Amino acid sequence: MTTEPVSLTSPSAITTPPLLQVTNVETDIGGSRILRGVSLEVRAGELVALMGRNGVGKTTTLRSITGVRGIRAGTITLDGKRIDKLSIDARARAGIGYVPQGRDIFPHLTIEENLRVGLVVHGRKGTEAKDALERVFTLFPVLKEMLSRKGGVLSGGQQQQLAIGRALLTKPKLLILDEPTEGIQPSIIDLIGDTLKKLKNEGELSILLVEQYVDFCREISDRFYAMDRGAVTISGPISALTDEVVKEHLQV
Ligand SMILES: Nc1ncnc2c1ncn2[C@@H]1O[C@H](COP(=O)(O)OP(=O)(O)OP(=O)(O)O)[C@@H](O)[C@H]1O
Repeated sequence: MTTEPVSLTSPSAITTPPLLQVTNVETDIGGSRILRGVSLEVRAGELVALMGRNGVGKTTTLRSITGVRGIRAGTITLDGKRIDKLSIDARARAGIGYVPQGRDIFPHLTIEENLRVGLVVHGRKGTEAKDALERVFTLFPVLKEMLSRKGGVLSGGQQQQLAIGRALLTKPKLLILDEPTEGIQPSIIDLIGDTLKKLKNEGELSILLVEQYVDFCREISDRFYAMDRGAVTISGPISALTDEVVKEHLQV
């Protein structure tokens, strides 16, 4: 039996068309149905948190959007165009930037080399590449200070800044992050939260993040979705993420 997800948003509040629209997506892993009809959207200029207990399908949802996992049913559109049959690279070129859980930094490449991987997506060179790099260094000065340091020797917080910087260099319209605060010290969590808010407020970027740290989501998000057993069970403006909702939908 499927139950209708609870929406705490009144339809009249929705004005801008969605940048990302995920509709009834089903994804299997090794013969098991992991996503059972996930629907969610991110509108232009929004920062949306996807929440839920361990193992409910949050990472699988992100991987289905980025193309790391193929879907068996449903549709995914970016800017109104279907992307669910495109390769990972084509989705990146279409405007999806991805910072996976665990960050996926190349440990044997330097910070500079790791960042240059991000520039390759659009073949950015010369002044354009230099300006884009300078912009990342303004957001995360530690990356400039440590340019020749190998990715593998960086702290978790430095790696997270590098992974976000690299994703920004792919010129995303939608930045997708999987648990950006995981294993990171509080001062760097604050820096990452402030940076995401700043990027969103500059108006060129929308953000979808999976996150278990409720206060971080309350601090930076506009809206939330909570999943359970492969589907969205409740969604609404972040102000509706009350302690009661957290207790019922997110706490173990
Ligand atoms: N490679 C895999 N092989 C088999 N099962 C998998 C694989 N990846 C995920 N799963 C299963 O799919 C389900 C959803 O996993 P997913 O990682 O999407 O959840 P999640 O909500 O992101 O959880 P977490 O917060 O623990 O990362 C889990 O039951 C998990 O065991």
